[in-house]
Amino acid sequence: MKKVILKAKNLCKTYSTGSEQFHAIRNLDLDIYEGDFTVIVGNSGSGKSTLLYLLSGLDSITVGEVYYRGERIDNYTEKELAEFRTRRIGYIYQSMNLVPDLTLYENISLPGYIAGQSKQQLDKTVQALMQTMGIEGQQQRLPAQTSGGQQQRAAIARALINAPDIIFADEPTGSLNYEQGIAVLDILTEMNRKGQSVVMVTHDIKAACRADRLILIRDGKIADVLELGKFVPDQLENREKIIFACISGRG
Ligand SMILES: Nc1ncnc2c1ncn2[C@@H]1O[C@H](COP(=O)(O)OP(=O)(O)OP(=O)(O)O)[C@@H](O)[C@H]1O
Repeated sequence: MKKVILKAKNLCKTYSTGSEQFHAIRNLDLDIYEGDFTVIVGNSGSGKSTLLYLLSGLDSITVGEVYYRGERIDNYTEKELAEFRTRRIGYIYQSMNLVPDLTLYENISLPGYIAGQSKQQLDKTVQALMQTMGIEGQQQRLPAQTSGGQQQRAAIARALINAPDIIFADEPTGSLNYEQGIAVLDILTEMNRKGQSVVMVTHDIKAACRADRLILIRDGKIADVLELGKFVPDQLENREKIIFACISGRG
C-alpha cells in the first residue's frame, strides 16, 4: 500500500485583482503518494502552477487544508513553513530563478547553507550533484555564462541540495531543446527511482509519459486521473496515445 505524502482537502485559491475575483483552484481534493512520479497536465490557465504553489507551501491557500505526511502545513508558522520549504521540498522553477550574480556553485550551495549544512559537507554534496548533472566543469561560471540546459541542471541540483522528500518541478523542460529536455527528464526519473517523490507540471506529452500517475486539471478542478505505473521506455508510444486521449477528452 502506497503512503500518502501530500493531501489537499477542499482546496481553493482565489486571486483578487481590484474588485475582480478569479477562482483559480476550486474545491479540489487530491492525494499525492510517496515514491510516485506525479504529473499534472491541463490547458494554459487551468491552475497547474497555482496548485503546485499551494501543495509546496510557496503560496497561501484561500480555503481548505494541505497535509504533508499527515501534518497540516497551511497552519504552520512562518518559521515552520521556512523549515518545511528548506528541508522537505525542492522546487524547480520554470524560469529557473538562479541568482545572476552568484556562480553555479554558489547558487547550488545557497539552500544548503541556509539549512545549516557544514562547509565540508556542503562542498561534498555540491561536487557530487554537479557531477551527476554533468556540469562539474561549470562551477565558477555565472548563469549567463552557461547554456539554458546547464542552468536548468544547476536549478535541479539546487533543488536537491538538502535531499528533499518531494521535488516539485514546474515545466522543467519548457525552455530546453529536445536533447536537453530528455536529459532533465532522465535525471528526474533517476531521482524518483532512488526514492524521491516527484510532482511535475508539464505541457509536453513526452514529458508527461514519465508519470506513474497523471492528474488532468480543468478550470481549477481535477478532471481525470490516470494510473500508469512505472515508466518503461518501450511503452512510450502507447503512453503518448493514452495521455493524448485523456487530455483531449477522448479517453
Ligand atoms: N497572481 C495572480 N493574480 C491574478 N490571477 C492570477 C494570478 N496568478 C495566476 N492567475 C490566474 O489564475 C489562473 C491559473 O493560473 P496558473 O498559472 O495556475 O495556470 P497554469 O495552468 O499553470 O497556466 P500555464 O500552463 O499557462 O502556465 C489563470 O487564469 C491566471 O491568469
